[in-house]
Amino acid sequence: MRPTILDPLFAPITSLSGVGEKVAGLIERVVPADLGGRHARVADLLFTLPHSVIDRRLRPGIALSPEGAIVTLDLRIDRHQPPPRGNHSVPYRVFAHDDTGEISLTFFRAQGQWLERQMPVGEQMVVSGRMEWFNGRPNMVHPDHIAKAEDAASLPLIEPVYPGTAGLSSKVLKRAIDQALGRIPALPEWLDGDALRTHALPAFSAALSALHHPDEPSEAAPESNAWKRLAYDELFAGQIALALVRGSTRRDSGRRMALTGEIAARIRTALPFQLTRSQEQAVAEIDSDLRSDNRMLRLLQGDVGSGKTAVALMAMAGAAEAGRQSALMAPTEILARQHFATIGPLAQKAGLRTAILTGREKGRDRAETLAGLASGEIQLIVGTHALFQEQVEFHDLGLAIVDEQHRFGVHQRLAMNAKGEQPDMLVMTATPIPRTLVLTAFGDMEVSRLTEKPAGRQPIRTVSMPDDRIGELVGRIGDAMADGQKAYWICPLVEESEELDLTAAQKRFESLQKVFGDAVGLVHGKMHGRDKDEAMRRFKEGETRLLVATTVIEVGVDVPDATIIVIEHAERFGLAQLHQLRGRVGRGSKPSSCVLVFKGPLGETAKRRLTIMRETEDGFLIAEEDLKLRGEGEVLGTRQSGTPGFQIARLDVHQDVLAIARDDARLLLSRDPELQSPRGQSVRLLLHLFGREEAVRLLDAG
Ligand SMILES: Nc1ncnc2c1ncn2[C@@H]1O[C@H](COP(=O)(O)OP(=O)(O)OP(=O)(O)O)[C@@H](O)[C@H]1O
Repeated sequence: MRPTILDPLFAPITSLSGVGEKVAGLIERVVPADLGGRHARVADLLFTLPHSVIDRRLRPGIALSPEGAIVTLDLRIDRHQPPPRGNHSVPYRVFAHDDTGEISLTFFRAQGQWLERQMPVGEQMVVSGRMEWFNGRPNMVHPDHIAKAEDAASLPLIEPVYPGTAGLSSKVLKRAIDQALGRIPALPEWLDGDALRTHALPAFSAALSALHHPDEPSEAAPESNAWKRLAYDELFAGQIALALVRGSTRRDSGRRMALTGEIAARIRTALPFQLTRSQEQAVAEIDSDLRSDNRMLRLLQGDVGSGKTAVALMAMAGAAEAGRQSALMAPTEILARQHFATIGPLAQKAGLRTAILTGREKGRDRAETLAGLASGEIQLIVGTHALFQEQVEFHDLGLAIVDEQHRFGVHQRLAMNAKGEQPDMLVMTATPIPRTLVLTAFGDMEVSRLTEKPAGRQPIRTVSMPDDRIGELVGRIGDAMADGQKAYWICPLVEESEELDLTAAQKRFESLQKVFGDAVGLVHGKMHGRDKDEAMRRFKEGETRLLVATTVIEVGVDVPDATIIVIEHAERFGLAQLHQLRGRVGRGSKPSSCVLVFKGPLGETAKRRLTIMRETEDGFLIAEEDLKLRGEGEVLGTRQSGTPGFQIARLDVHQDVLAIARDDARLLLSRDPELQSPRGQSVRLLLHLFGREEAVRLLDAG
């Protein structure tokens, strides 16, 4: 149960004045939290931090204001000059002066009456905006702020700038944030007094006020003590949660499995390839976990195409030898089906009974599967989160494998836990997460890494080209198809709307169909499961040779003989995503290529991303570069992307904070494992605030 003191912060943002459903929808696009379908709450809004500030403190007077500078001026209004009636190309001008000279405030398509009320002639005003010298005359087009002299205090001299989205005015967002700040209740301190003093950290609510209303530009930066304080809170909550989850998973020791090696040997024979050295190593590490009394809690980390699935299958063989069931959970239905298509036949050859369970299995099939799981007849099941449903009961689940791809979260792991008696747990991730991130996202889980690609893989040739050369590109793809090759064509990602994504993909599909006819297929997220499967199957089996897709194919799709991937509007994708997408090719022994089609002009960050993609295929390197580039702050208009899984902490800046938070969490739990002390109780509040309710539930469950 959440303590009632937190209610004001957990109310939906629609409880704030000026925030109706429509505004709420817009705000939800910019809050950093993963809302997972729920409405944003007041706390989410508080954690939406400015990505930069505008410094309006420069007050040189009109005559000394430099071209292009943001200045604040104290003006007396002299006269209004409306445009000739009906002529909208001429602006509305308001003339004003100070001791140093005269300035024109210029408004296009302005409401004259409104301006007259805003700036009555003779009134003393404060105005702030960008100075322009136009034909040698001082001018300010659409000042950002206009206030009467007596209201000058309302004009923010250090103005925070928030991530924006079309349709959401910064005024509306700021008003909502200010109300949210007013709702912070008096909360007890949860951080250790020593830590606060040593690092000069402000209190939680003071930190939020400072970040949203900085007195100095540096106060709103990630390096500031205020930001550090919140990063500390978030990381500390994360570390406590991880430790508790781990404790509960480890509480009873695991159950030892007696492996015979028999089924594993049969799988090896059935596999069409030899395992690589690092696959062998991972299999050995997992085997030794399965054999031991301790419960396995292992992360299998491998770059795109490194062959994690085969390792998972070997682990499942081990569980079967010990007479236990195993389950592999995939994040999407496409992936579950694909895993089943590769793993199923191999497992069956080795004599295992297998099944699949997703939202789509219904009626008799589903009933049979459920019965087979409950009786223990089915030894190996592949599925989606449908595996968590209440009706799903295992006879004896010994091994749960979660293919997490790049979604972080302990929720799935906890849910799988509940399905068995201390099942061993393997989490697979395709994202080459840097070491620091492994620590934060996964705590002290054991890690196995696939460090090499299967033998015979050839490097992927990556090129970039501007979109005015698409015609030429289509010709080249045609040649390649005639030559028997298969290609993906990934369509632009449009941030704001899935609908737009779709139209773009559909349009491209139609235009390519005109050239290549039935050889072109289409797959996108809005398609029905069956149609998606069918599109994937036709491409896999070569009935289509060119597959137009939205990013639904980003994770895990495996069509080893596809050799070309075209990514349209590559400038809109992040590095990690580009790397994942590119990983769809180069999965067989044939040479592959990746064509990054961009629409210029490119910003600095986008340019750098494309260069990195051309220069390296090393996922670890790309992940590190990604963190660095993200650290440099994204452009206005996109969601401010911090470290994945975190709202506030940024590991490029807050590494040291992480280390301290980690030690602090350990120390606290060693003294107060149930969080019962006064400080422990405060820490419970913190866990709620940062979305770690599952940890509190564990405590309550004892
Ligand atoms: N040792 C090996 N030798 C040759 N091919 C292999 C080997 N291991 C796996 N493969 C093949 O490599 C391809 C990629 O394997 P898999 O799908 O397991 O990759 P992955 O690690 O899950 O990558 P992603 O995260 O991109 O899905 C598959 O077609 C698989 O059959």
